[in-house]
Amino acid sequence: MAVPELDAQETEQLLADHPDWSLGREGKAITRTFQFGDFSEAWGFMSRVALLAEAQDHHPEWFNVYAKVEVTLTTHDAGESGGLSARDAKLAASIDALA
Ligand SMILES: C[C@H](O)[C@H](O)[C@H]1CNC2=NC(N)=NC(=O)C2=N1
Repeated sequence: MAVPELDAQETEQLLADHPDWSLGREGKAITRTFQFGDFSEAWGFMSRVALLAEAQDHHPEWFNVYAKVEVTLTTHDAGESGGLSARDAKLAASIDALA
């Protein structure tokens, strides 16, 4: 199902609102790296994000090594082959509120 992609101005606003996130994949994704004290804290964070993701029906791509979690947000159902949408902005805001 097609989800509208953010336009350039909306993408700028997203980055302004969430300065810890950076644009990647040629503007089709945003990424933020979280560093925790240990694996248990990192996993606790991932568990909380997983619940948010389920509630929003929007799921992160992520990479965890011990206490580090890299989160990438993109919308598979946006544009021709994925891109940023309001769903990413909403999940980024929820994750920022947790962190
Ligand atoms: C059917 C279901 O609503 C869709 O597949 C949802 C699930 N989670 C999703 N997560 C992400 N990141 N992008 C999507 O397009 C997406 N689509």
